[in-house]
Amino acid sequence: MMKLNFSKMHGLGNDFMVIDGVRQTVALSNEVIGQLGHRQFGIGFDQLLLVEASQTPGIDFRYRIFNCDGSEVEQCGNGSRCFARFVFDQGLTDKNEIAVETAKGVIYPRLESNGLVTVNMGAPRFKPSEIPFEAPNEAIIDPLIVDGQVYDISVVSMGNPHAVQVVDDVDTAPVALHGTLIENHKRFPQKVNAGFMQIVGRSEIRLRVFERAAGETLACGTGACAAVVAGIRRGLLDETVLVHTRGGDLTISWAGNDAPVMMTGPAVTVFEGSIEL
Ligand SMILES: N[C@@H](CCC[C@H](N)C(=O)O)C(=O)O
Repeated sequence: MMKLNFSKMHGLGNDFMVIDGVRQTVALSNEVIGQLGHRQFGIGFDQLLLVEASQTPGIDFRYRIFNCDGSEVEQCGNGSRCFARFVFDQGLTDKNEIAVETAKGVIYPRLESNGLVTVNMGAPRFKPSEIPFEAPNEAIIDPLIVDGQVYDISVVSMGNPHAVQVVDDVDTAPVALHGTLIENHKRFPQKVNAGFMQIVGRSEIRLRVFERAAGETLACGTGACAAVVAGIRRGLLDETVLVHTRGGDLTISWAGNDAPVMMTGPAVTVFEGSIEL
């Protein structure tokens, strides 16, 4: 038997089991993570976040992310704010700003004096091979056939893949039906997170995201970054945008091209616990 200490955290209702893999030996199979993620038979979470030591000079930690079905993924925006709050509150670092290695590059979270966390999420990527997405060329808008109809999507990688579309009203958008069809669309060989964005004004959107392997969550940080980047590239949004999700608000900024996407929002600890496995 192994006793594992963890924290339950959330960023705008996107919830996480966060585990210190620096001071504890953690050996969890994808199957066990899937069992822990179950809402009725397990602890229940959208993603499990694992904090590990980094072997790279100048980098403070390694950040690994697993969806609730146990699959490991490349990036999680709301999780990155919780990660920074966790390592500071648990005494794993005394730094307000840290460098964190992920499967797809380094991100830089910073604890703000007002309690929010700002993360430099790195530059977005658009090449079809970087999503990955089956398309002959990079484009700002790609037509995608879903349920027999053509929808205009923008594909963006924030480390993980996103397909964003503009809708008139997020409240009536077919998020569950089209979300699962887009997630599993054959043009996305590693599946995709499907974003539904309503433009409120040039600096304000409403957003719902049907997440790969997790279904619709109350908020998706990388989804918010991808939506704002897509909106800016389509000429619909200015550089800094307030993003309303069902779980609350994020502020996202992007200066274009190779500039990093900056995300600011809350990170909350709900409780600490331990489990025998
Ligand atoms: N909730 C996340 C994204 C988590 C990973 C995603 N489901 C994927 O499979 O890529 C966020 O806040 O970014």
